[in-house]
Amino acid sequence: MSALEIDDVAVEFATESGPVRALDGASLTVRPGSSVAIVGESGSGKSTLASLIGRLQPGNARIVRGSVHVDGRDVAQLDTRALRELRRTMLGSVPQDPIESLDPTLRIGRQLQLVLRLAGKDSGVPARRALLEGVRIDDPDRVLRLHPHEVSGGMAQRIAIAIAMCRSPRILVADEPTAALDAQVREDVIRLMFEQARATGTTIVWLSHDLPTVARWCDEVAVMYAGRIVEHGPAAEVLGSPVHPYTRALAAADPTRVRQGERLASIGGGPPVLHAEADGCAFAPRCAFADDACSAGRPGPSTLRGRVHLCRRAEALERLEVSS
Ligand SMILES: Nc1ncnc2c1ncn2[C@@H]1O[C@H](COP(=O)(O)OP(=O)(O)OP(=O)(O)O)[C@@H](O)[C@H]1O
Repeated sequence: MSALEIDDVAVEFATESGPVRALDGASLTVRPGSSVAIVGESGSGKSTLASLIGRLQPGNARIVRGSVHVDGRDVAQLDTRALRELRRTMLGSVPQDPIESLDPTLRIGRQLQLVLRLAGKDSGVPARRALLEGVRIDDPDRVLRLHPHEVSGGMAQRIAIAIAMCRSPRILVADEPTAALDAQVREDVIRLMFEQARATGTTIVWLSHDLPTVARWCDEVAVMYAGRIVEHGPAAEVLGSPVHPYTRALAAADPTRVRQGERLASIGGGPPVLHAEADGCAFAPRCAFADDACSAGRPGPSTLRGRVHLCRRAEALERLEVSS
């Protein structure tokens, strides 16, 4: 059974200027214990997709069609109690800004006590200390006494990982958790997150703009554009040798213009904001390889070189490359 199965989901946000279609038929399957990064320019729908995993989408979102299954359970069908149980026992999250996510009025030790108690675990001082040692904090007794504003960004991220992993969640959703950290601290935090997840068999869903790090750490990458996953497959292969023209453009921007940890530069123009289902390939207006048919019909999923993609011209492009 898949850890996560997102099937043809369309989501619209109600706004004053009409509906914004953040997801336009997004599909993604994630194997238990694997790690998948979701990448794509700002506004491509990554956060909206991730929010569906715990049915945490904003109040103005409407699921137009499709389904989301976590560990075989249809999230839309869960009653309030079952949903709370799913969030408490199955899901963990590492936020973008961990300091903001901690209670500023409580010492770290007290917050860990509450988290351990909520998880039904021993919440005494040795258990709190062990939680911090587990994320390689060398002086846990000092850190337990600090308030959130007294810890560094890297330290706060380690604490956030400790909190998220304390219940050994089946799925850890990490929303660009290391963007604000410097290179060495970022690498340490990522290593820690992956080591902890490996030890507990936790599936990682990681929203990122950092392609080199994704290629190094993740099993798979799902590339989003205009609310759809346009290419999904093994991370190093997809980013090293892309099939979809959008992934090609992202990856081409990568070594020269995108340094590790930096946000992706957009590629000539910007991604569209959809208000209804896209008629054809949403990338066609920016695509150097598109022909008239690309804008006319919605591309369906195809498989090429071990990945699923949404480009009707992908095979022709490969043939062109071989013959040139
Ligand atoms: N609550 C909301 N109300 C209205 N529109 C929204 C809301 N949340 C997101 N959107 C719109 O939905 C689209 C997808 O946004 P989303 O935040 O999912 O993209 P993203 O890829 O996560 O972007 P980023 O990398 O900047 O976080 C965008 O056009 C965004 O403006």
